[in-house]
Amino acid sequence: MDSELRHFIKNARWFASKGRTFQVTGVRRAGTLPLPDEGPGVAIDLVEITFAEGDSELYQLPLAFRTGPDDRLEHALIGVWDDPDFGRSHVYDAIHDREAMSQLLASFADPSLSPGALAFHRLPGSQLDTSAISSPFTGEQSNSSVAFGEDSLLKLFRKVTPGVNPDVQVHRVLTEAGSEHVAALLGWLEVNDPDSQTTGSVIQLGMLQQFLRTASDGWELAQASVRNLYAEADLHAAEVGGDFAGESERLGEALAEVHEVLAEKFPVATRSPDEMAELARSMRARLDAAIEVVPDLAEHRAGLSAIFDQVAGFDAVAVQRIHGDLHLGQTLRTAKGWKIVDFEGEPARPLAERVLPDSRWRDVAGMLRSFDYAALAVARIFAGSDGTGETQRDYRGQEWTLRNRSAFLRACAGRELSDDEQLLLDAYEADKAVYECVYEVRNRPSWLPIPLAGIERIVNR
Ligand SMILES: Nc1ncnc2c1ncn2[C@@H]1O[C@H](COP(=O)(O)OP(=O)(O)O)[C@@H](O)[C@H]1O
Ligand SMILES: O=P(O)(O)O[C@H]1O[C@H](CO)[C@@H](O[C@H]2O[C@H](CO)[C@@H](O)[C@H](O)[C@H]2O)[C@H](O)[C@H]1O
Repeated sequence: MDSELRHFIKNARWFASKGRTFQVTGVRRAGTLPLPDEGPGVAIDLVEITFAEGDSELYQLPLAFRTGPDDRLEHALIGVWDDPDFGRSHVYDAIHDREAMSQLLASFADPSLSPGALAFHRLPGSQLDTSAISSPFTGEQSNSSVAFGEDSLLKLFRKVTPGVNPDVQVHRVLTEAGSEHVAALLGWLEVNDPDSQTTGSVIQLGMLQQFLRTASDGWELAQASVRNLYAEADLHAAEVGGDFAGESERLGEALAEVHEVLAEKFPVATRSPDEMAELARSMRARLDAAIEVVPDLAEHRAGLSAIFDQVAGFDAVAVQRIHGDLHLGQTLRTAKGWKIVDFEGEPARPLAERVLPDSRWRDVAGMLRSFDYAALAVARIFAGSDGTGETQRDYRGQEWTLRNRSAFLRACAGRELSDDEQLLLDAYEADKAVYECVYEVRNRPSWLPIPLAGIERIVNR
């Protein structure tokens, strides 16, 4: 069983530590769902893996146990083994098994159906259609999301950590505050860590939220706008039909509103000069670690360090709960306006760090980087296809980026930035671009030139 689990985890899109050697060192059962009259047995297992270097990670595996093979689920088979609860079984990744997912939805609809270790919670006021058919999302995801019909979406966290999950926590607070800019939280699933001696050591496993079925992904919309611009030979970004600046402005307003609510509902603080010096140190440390992974960054070490050093002496910088990993792919445009998703913070950071108060400028910087990415990602496609007119496209791409960055920044700041604010924003942007270099090398090496070009621009500003 361990070798099947190891193979499955190693090849999963959501496996956070790709390329590292590990063994399965523990499997603990978080809980089972009540056995139905028909359909598979369902359990949630927590699999501990330990790396050659000695550190470990914990992954959630929702499993469906069937007495024989099911052809429709061939792509989701993890292995065949003897299970203590279900006997000899064909074991499948449950997110692909409609009957298994339907059992999970039924438990959300009526938490009293599952009196075992798995605790299903619902926020008041929502109805669930338990006959809704599940469809798993595909694509680049850190977790696994499954839509139920047209109404709800279940996100099961894959790499889990004891304690409150920031995505559940922030969605709950924003939903209860009536924010228009998130998909409403409907419920969540948690378990008392079966391995913990401490009662109350909870692990949050998933969240059920409103499914924004007709929404368009902000990253796709921005790229479509850039494609339109490139298709019009002689027009400026402001003149083409697909101009995005109005959307960027509305996105800035949405972020400002979300930040306001987060500042009301979570603790706020002010960073002292010593804490700012610590921030500058941590940015330099992240750069040094990144140079080990991305040697191309070394030539910008001095330029980037100079930017980080500037924030060391700042006084009284306001910090609060923020999104932590904001980019266009975390935004959805609905008929009623922009929604922001995925409040888990940067997946590579330890959980304890991700929930600490930070400056709003970190989120703003993330989005500014994303405008740069959109223009350069589309330019890559053109450059690969014909190689002509690259200079002109580069110029116009930068024009698009500047126009949308300014529209977004104006709207979310609501005023001109002071010189110090601009320096702080530059430092956060540089820090994000350093993070992106490592992210790209690990996940999409051919995209590395995008954050590297961003860094070149930031240090030469
Ligand atoms: N409530 C929702 N309704 C519709 N689509 C959503 C919703 N929340 C997220 N998505 C889509 O699912 C994708 C993955 O969601 P995200 O929360 O970023 O998951 P992950 O943590 O796995 O990266 C997003 O890019 C977005 O397009
Ligand atoms: O969405 P995640 O929480 O998994 O975020 C990670 O993956 C993102 C890519 O999917 C990555 O974002 C980078 O690429 C985006 C385009 O694909 C771009 O819009 C972002 O600006 C850029 O940072 C993100 O950094 C990473 O944490």
